Amino acid sequence: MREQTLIQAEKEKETGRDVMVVKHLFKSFGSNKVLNDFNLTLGNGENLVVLGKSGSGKSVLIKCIIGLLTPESGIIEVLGQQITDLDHDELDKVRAKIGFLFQSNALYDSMTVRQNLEFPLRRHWMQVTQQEVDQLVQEALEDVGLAHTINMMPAELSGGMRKRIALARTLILKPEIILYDEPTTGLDPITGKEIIQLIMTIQKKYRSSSVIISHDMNCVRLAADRIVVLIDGRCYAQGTYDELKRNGDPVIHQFFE
Ligand SMILES: Nc1ncnc2c1ncn2[C@@H]1O[C@H](COP(=O)(O)OP(=O)(O)OP(=O)(O)O)[C@@H](O)[C@H]1O
Repeated sequence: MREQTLIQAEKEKETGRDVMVVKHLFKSFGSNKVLNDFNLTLGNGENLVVLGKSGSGKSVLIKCIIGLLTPESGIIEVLGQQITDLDHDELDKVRAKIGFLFQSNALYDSMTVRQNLEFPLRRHWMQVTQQEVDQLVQEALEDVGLAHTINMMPAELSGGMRKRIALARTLILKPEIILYDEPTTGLDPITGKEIIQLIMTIQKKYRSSSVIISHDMNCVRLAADRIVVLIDGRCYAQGTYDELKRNGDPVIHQFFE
């Protein structure tokens, strides 16, 4: 099962095709049209930042991508599968290939670091042995430089360390796509920069693709291969950091002030 996933990932890396395509996405709550013909593509190995003001619909977009919200219409294709067509079990399989780093980290406070990391493995990889679990936990913790915290509780860790543990838990299933929800929110600028650098290093190691939602321009500058600007529910503009920074449109410019 895991081998099949890895083979499929390798093939997609070779062909260089988009790993995610969002087309004509509409999602509203009553009269509030949050996503209004939104389009996006994520290339293989690409770091795509979705930039938008607070309340612009970034979290709604992510929730539609992982199937937590159902759009009114539109296409969301992830790793070649149209996710709105999938039943519960099929969706669960696709979700196992998508890592999600929550803004709040979503660590279980009553579990040790080790138990937090074991949790997704036991849920998604039923056949995994204890020896494999131990190895994977060790590797994920080493990836984020926190192997020594394995028996600690989340409450004993700093904000930056909790973010790293949450990242390790996201990585442990070797996701092909990682969605980051405001990864630097709540961190001081130095720790935020360290987290972004860590994300970039890990991204290279696992050759995953990522969507990062953020309005922290330091994070955007460091992480983005390409930026999509979400305004009024649509992709208002896209380009590299430098291209958008040079853009004369005052609506775009306000993000760079
Ligand atoms: N479950 C819901 N029911 C009703 N309205 C919702 C729901 N979820 C989101 N919204 C509305 O959708 C809009 C976009 O919200 P969203 O959380 O996606 O914004 P955001 O861009 O992620 O903001 P922030 O940067 O502050 O996290 C808001 O107007 C919000 O009130």
